[in-house]
Amino acid sequence: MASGNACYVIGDIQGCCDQLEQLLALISHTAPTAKILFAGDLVNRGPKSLQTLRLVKAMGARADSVLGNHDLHLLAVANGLRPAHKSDTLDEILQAPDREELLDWLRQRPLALIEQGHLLVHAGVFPAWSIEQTLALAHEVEQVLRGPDWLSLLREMYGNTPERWSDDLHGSERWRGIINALTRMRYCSLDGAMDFDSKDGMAATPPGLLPWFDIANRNSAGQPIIFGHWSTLGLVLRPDLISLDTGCVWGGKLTAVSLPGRDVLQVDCPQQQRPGKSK
Ligand SMILES: Nc1ncnc2c1ncn2[C@@H]1O[C@H](COP(=O)(O)OP(=O)(O)OP(=O)(O)OP(=O)(O)OC[C@H]2O[C@@H](n3cnc4c(N)ncnc43)[C@H](O)[C@@H]2O)[C@@H](O)[C@H]1O
Repeated sequence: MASGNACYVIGDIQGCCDQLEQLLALISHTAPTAKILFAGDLVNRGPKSLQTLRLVKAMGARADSVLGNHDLHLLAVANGLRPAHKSDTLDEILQAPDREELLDWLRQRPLALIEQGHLLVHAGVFPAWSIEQTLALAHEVEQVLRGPDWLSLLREMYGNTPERWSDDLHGSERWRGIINALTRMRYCSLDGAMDFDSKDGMAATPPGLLPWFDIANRNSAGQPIIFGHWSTLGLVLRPDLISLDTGCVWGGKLTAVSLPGRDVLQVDCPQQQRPGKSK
């Protein structure tokens, strides 16, 4: 039986609802009342995004998810602000009778949260940011997403600039910098500029770049951060870092890690997308 504050954090599902159900069944065996947190990218590229959204939303107060880049992309596509990509598998959601409830629920999700001393974000934390600043900046964007300017934010969030953080950024540049760090970043230049071209794992780190979490003097260093997004990085368990995207949609695994114990539960996933064919 789970203790009162048992929690499992689950990596990127991307519409692989059957594997999510299998993983939740495994969790129920050992911790039937555990809180469930998701590292974002609930939807897209996999076969059952609609069922995934319905399932996670129906978990109510027992569960929460941070927003991932694919979740934000769904909100933009659903509002006619962006065309769908060839590889998107969002149509079922867009045509669902309950789409507005589901999208509204998704739009209210946080971009960062703290659980048992761990910061949870979808992708990363700008090297210049402390944990406190990360939460405050995530909250700035969450407030916009929940307020009257949310469509402007979604319209203007696409693009790779600014590469570097400055506290002086304002307006859509500021929103984009925050969103890109929290939901898309993998590598940074040694002086802390985000790179969006490199998606391979650490064995193929390009010259002049480092994973964001290995940048020297990172202001959040030493405080545990959990993230997904980086499927080619795979499962990383370090005292200060838990990386949870184990490539479910690419034929890898769906992973859950418990807090505070860090027990790992995994489910094998059939391949839904072929690497390199993602646009
Ligand atoms: N502000 C913003 N600006 C721009 N876009 C925004 C945005 N906000 C939201 N978006 C949206 O974000 C979405 C994704 O953009 P993309 O640019 O298409 O996504 P990605 O980096 O491939 O990210 P993904 O999240 O799928 O990462 P993963 O590690 O699984 O996969 C990464 C790569 O690893 C490869 N890969 C996976 N498994 C592999 C394996 N086993 N072997 C080799 N390669 C593998 C795959 O081919 C894949 O390309 C788009 O819909 C875009 O519109």
